[in-house]
Amino acid sequence: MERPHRWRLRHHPVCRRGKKVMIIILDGWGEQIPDDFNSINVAPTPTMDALKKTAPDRWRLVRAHGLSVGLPSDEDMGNSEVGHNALGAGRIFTQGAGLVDQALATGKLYEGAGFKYISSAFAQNTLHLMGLLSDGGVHSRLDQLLLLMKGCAERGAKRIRVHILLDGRDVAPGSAPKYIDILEKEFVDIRNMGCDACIASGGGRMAVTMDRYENDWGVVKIGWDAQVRGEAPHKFATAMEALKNLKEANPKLDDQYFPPFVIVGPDGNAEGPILDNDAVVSFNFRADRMVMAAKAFDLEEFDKFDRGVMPKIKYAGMLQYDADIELPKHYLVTPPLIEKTSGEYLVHNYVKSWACSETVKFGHVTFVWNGNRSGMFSSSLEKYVEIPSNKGIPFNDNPEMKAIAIAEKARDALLSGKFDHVRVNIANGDMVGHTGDFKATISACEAVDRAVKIMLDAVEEVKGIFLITADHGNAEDMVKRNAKTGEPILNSAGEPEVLTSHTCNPVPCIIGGPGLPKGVKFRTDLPNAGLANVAATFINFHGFEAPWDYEPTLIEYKED
Ligand SMILES: O=C(O)[C@H](O)COP(=O)(O)O
Ligand SMILES: [Mn+2]
Ligand SMILES: [Mn+2]
Repeated sequence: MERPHRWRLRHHPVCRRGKKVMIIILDGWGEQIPDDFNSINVAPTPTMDALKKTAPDRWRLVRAHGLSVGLPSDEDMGNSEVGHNALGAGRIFTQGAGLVDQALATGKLYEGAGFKYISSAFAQNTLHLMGLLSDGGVHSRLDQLLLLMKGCAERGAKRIRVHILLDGRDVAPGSAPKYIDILEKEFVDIRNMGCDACIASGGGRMAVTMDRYENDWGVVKIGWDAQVRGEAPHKFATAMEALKNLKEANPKLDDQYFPPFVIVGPDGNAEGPILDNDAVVSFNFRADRMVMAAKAFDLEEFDKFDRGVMPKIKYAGMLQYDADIELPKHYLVTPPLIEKTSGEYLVHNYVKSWACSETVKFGHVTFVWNGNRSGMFSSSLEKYVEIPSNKGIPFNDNPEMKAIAIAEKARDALLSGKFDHVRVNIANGDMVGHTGDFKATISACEAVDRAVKIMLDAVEEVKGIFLITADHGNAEDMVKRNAKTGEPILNSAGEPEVLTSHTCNPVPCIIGGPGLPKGVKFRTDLPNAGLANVAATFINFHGFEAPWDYEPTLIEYKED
C-alpha cells in the first residue's frame, strides 16, 4: 500500500534544528592512487589532506558512477547531470541514456507523438540529426544515433543529413576519425535501404553549438550558421578531409575545439542546409548543453542572435530538455521524472537555502540539483547566485576560475546568518581536468583547496556543519591506464596518453564542523553507498529524519 505523502519531516533524534550547514560539491574530484598523474595528489592541498586524516569516522568514499547514479552499467563513468540529480534527489533514477536504450530496444520510440511529428517530413523532405558524435555516454551515444538512423530509414526517411559535433572530452582526444568512420560505414547500409545519407556539417563541441547556461551564445550561433544556413569559414568534401586539413593547419587543435565546417558537393553547394518543412532532431539525451540550441530551433520568439530567415521546421529533442518550460515541445523519449527533491523538502520545512556556482556549473547546483527543474521552489526561502565565468579564455589559461569568488560569497552568505543551507559547486577540478593540461589541473586543485579553506573557516565561525563531496572523478586521473595493472598507457612517443574525460573512481564524502553533534560518525554498514545517500545525510544535519523513500543516511550516532 502506498504511504500518504507528507512534506513535513520528523525531527532527528540527535541533530538539532537551526544549525548552519555548508554543502561543498567539488566538481570532478575523485579518489585514485596517489601517483604522479593524479593532479590532486601532486597539488598542494593542505586543507583536503587534513580532512582525510579523519577517516573512517568523518571521511569516506562514495560511488559516483554506473548503476549508483542510474546509468546503464558500471562501465559508465559518472557525470555532472546524473551526479547532481542523485545528490539533490536522494534517490537513483534511470537516466536519459538508459531510457533511450529502452525506447529503442522496445521500439516505443517509434510509437510516440514525437516520432510521428518528425516522420511526417520523411517522404518529401530531409531529416537532420544533430548532436555529439562519440560513445562517451554522457550527452549522447553513437550506437543510439546509428539505431535511430536505421529506424528512421526503415520507416520511410528518404534523405538524412547528420550534423556532427566532435567530442574528445568524454572520450580520447583525437578519437573523432574513429567515430566518423563508423558513421560513414553505416551510411552505406542506409543508402542500400534507399535513403540518401551523409554528414552535412561539423565542429568541436566546445566551439560549436554545445555551450551551456548561456555562457556564450556565439557558440550556438556559429553552429546555427553551419547547420541551418550551410555557412562556415571552412568547406570540405568530406568530414575526414575536414579533420585532416584543419589538423594540418593547426596540429595542436583538439577535437573539442575544432572550428565549424560545412560539407559541400562537387558544385560547391552545402550538402545539407536546413530548409522549410525539414525535420530536425538533436540526438543528445542530456539537456544542459542542448538547451540553448533547442531554444534557437524551437522558440518562435528568440532574440539571442539573428537566426536570419527562420525555416519552418519540425524540431524534436531526443528527450525533452526542460519539462517546466516544455523545451522542446516535441521529443522522442520522455525524460526521468525526478520529484520530491531535497530542495523542495527543505522549503517545506522552512530551511532557508542559498546556492551558488559560476556560470559553467550554475545550473548543476540549482536546476539539476532540483531534479531538472527551472526556477526556485520558494523565492522567500531560497536564493541562487551565479558568478559569471570567464569568457573566451581556455580554462587551462586561468585554472583558478572563480573558485575564490564563489568561496567568498558562500562565506558571506553563511556569516550573514540569513541562510541555514549554503551550497556551492566549485568547478575547477572538472573544467580544467577536461583540457587534459596536467600543470593547469594541478593549479586548479590548489585553488579548490584554498576555496575550501575559506568556506570551512566560515563554518567554524558560525559553529556549523559541513559536508564536502564531488559529483564524479576527473582531476585525480590525467592518463589512460591499463585496466589490469593500473599503469599509464604510453603512446608511440613513449608518453602517457592524456585522459580528458571523467573517471569511474569513487569520490570522497567528508563531514565535520563544530556543529556536528559529538558521537555522530559515518556508519560502517553501507560500504557501497553512493551519491544518492548524501541527501539523507545533510537533511539529518538540518535536524530532520530523511523522507522514508530516500537512500539511507551515511551517519549514525554512537555515544563514546
Ligand atoms: O559537458 C561536459 O563538459 C562533459 O561532457 C561532462 O562534464 P560534466 O558532466 O562535469 O558537465
Ligand atoms: Mn561534474
Ligand atoms: Mn565534466
